[in-house]
Amino acid sequence: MKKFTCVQDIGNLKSAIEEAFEIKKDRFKYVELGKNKTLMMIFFNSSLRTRLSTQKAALNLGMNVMVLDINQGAWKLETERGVIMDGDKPEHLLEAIPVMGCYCDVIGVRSFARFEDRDFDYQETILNQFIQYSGRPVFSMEAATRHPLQSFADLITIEEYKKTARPKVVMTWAPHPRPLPQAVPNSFAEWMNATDYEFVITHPEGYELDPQFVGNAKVEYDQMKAFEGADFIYAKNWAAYTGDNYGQILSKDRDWTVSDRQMAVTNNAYFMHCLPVRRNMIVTDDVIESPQSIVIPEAANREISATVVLKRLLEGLK
Ligand SMILES: CCC[C@H](NC(C)=O)C(=O)O
Ligand SMILES: NC(=O)OP(=O)(O)O
Repeated sequence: MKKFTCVQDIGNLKSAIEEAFEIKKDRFKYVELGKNKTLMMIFFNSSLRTRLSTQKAALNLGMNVMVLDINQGAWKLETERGVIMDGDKPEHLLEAIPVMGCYCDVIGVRSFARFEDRDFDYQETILNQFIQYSGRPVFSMEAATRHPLQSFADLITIEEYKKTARPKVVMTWAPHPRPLPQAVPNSFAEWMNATDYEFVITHPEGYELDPQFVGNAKVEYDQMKAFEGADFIYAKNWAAYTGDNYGQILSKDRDWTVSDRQMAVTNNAYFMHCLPVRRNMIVTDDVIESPQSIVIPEAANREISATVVLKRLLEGLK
């Protein structure tokens, strides 16, 4: 594997899940693979789970790790080509990227959507410059339109907990005080559509995601109807995607906050969320603390998804 930015990069999902379960049984099995290889993790945005789980995955494989928070300590970077650099940014990404590539063997990048220009975001302008100019294999630690490490961990978790071969999985929008990216819901939809699960997306009108990610999923504007008989509930907030509303908050309706009321019509569904989560906005305390909440095992599986991905990128170096 030469890059990991989307579901297609992991190849056959059944094989990927089998490899994840194998590594989960012995996560140090390939500790020699990364000897004298260096991972560089570059963050344009905050992180807890991705930062810690990906570093742990690199250690599982015997790698050295360097972490750079671009906005804390490095030079502010100009990302637009052709700009006269007489402002507050002393360095251009087009120099910084190949320089960073000199010091490592594999690069992970976190760079969220900026919500200033939908085309800039949806063309993955930042991530693709790392792929084009670093000279190293690059993987996404959440970019503008996807979060594949999260979605792979979500799939591993559903496979661990599902009680039927083809569970009903429902992704529900929920309110949030800030406009959040579409990367997590886009990516979850992309991975769910690659399985044979029954997959439903529910959100208020105006929150339609990019059709390239919605695919063949059923879209249901009535949340209670969507929840009926569900085996897994995946809650997430996202800002509007469509038209002039791009990046906007259209609703903070807390009737969409996931509570016992909605969970009561499911098939005793498991509750999932990628975290960090705003309690009593996205989900009530009772639901996220219930025995059906699997948000912690879901977060634990981030170490497994990252170990599989780094293993395949290291194997691709040979
Ligand atoms: C994994 C989630 C990262 C980010 N969350 C926030 C709070 O910015 C998001 O919603 O995409
Ligand atoms: N789920 C996830 O990626 O969490 P962080 O933003 O804390 O890394």
